[in-house]
Amino acid sequence: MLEFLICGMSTVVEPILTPSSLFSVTNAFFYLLIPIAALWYAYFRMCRKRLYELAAEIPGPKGLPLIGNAYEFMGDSNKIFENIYVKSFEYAKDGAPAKLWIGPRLIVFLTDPRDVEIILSSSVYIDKAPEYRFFQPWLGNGLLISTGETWRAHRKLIAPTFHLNVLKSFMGLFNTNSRLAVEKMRKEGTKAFDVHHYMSEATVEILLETAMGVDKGTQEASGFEYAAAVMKLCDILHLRHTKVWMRPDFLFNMTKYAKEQVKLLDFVHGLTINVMAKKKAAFLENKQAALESGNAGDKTKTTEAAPQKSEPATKEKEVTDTVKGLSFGQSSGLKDDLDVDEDIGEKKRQAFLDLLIESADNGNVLTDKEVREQVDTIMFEGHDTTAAGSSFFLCIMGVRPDIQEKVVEELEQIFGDSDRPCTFQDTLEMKYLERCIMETLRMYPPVPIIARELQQEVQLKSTNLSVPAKCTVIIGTLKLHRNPKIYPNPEHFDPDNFLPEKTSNRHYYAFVPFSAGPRSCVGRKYAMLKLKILLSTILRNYKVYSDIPQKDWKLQADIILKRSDGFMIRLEPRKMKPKPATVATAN
Ligand code: HEM
Repeated sequence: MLEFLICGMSTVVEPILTPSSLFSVTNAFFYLLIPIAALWYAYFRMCRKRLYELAAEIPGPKGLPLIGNAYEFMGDSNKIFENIYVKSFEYAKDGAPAKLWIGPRLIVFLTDPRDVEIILSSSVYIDKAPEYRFFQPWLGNGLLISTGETWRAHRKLIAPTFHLNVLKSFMGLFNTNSRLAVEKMRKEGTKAFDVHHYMSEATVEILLETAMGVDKGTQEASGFEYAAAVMKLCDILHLRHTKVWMRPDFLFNMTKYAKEQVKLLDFVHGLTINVMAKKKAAFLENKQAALESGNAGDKTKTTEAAPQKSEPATKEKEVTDTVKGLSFGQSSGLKDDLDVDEDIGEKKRQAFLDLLIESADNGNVLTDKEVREQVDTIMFEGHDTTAAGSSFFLCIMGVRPDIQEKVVEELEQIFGDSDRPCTFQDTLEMKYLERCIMETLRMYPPVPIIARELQQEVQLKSTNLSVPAKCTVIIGTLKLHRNPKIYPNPEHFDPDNFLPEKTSNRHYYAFVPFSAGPRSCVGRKYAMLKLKILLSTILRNYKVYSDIPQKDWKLQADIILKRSDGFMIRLEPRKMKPKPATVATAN
């Protein structure tokens, strides 16, 4: 720029461009730049005066100028986890709020259920934190990151596709795919292996066949390849969350990670585009056939969620029971859009992608791009979370044979030595297994943090502190779930934490693995049902062992909580005992 200036003006101003005058032009430039920068900084601080005042009251480690506490995020993902988790105990004792600075960004951690309730139950604080923008190239404006009217409209459309009546129609597919996972694991014999690989593959394939309604065999990429690409994408996003210099797009785009991200996105989007194309072709074919037969109304509907053959006819009463059963001990009176059990009518009782394709058919409700973004969102949220949850569960069973034995006793009471598929009614009887799943989600919540951006100041309930507008609020589920005031002996795995008498006396927002309130997880009932079928099928077939004690597990700070040392287990084929003559409960 300076050279251009010099060359361009050379004939006119030649006499003044001696080396010493050049020096003075440069000097003048910097003399101007420094005051401008200082003025801008003063203005920036002034605008954020209130933020700094309120932040000063919140406990937290002292940061360095410019980078704040970004240095805490150095090292590998396990080191980062240890840094943040251990530090959080120094500052956020027994649920007190704590703060961190990442560069100029203020991050406030909330772990008291009363404060968590203020944020999660609100229909005002629904904006996702700016950190979610790194998901944009992948998930676009999908349900996870969208906000405002777009989010509201899409949530209203999508939530009914995870209604219990739809989920019941997936029973056969849940069973078949769970048995397939059991068969695939057989090749490991009795040696130790990382079970997360199998859980990711199974959860991707189950999603493809249920929510997406396509045959997994028709996909070019395997479920495992898709899951592996998603994991690498998450690693890159996580780098951008934790390394302050990777945050600006122009710097990130100069790194090798940007190129890697483009390749991974091509692959991941390739699968979703392929799924959509197949589904759309089937929809159009049906529509054409319906038009030809002059009966468009009935035939344009794609796979309606009708109960499958393996499932005995369900009575109305069961539906009500299951709403309770799969709502993970939710206190009565607290309902969200997934608990609404009104007569939703035939039309709405469609699986996820069927409904979206139909909605996009005339372009009024959704565009094709929006459908793809929702498919990408469900494919990600629906598989990685349950893969982590089921892997943690199996590792726990491996280190706690006493608990595993009780789960198996319950399964023997339900199934005996029969290898019949699991019915919907069976899942209602798996009370102890359900408690073990919930205790796993307490100790190892697959989504360890939920982040929102506040548009207005919030007065907390647990203290007299306020959280300023324009900061990132983080609900630390992992820390909240291990608060000794709420869970005595929180590092001990105890399914009895979820006995009805315990849950009814606990603050509802003290257990939020699926978040809660208007932005709660839309797939939580799907997840609980799938986990019960997958995990019971595995335990009916194998004894699980794990050689690494729970206290030595290395957790990794990531978008989805995982073990950085892998989910190593060993299996031994199991013979179930015949069903006892009198049915007792395992509680
Ligand atoms: C154990 C399994 C699961 C856990 C622990 C879990 C947890 C969560 C959490 C904590 C959130 C809130 C995230 C946030 O606000 O940042 C969420 C949102 C979401 N989850 Fe799940 N999830 C699970 C399974 C599923 C499944 C199976 C699906 C779909 C099939 C799904 C779809 C979604 C979607 C679409 C959202 C965004 C909802 C919205 O913002 O309106 N999740 N999940």
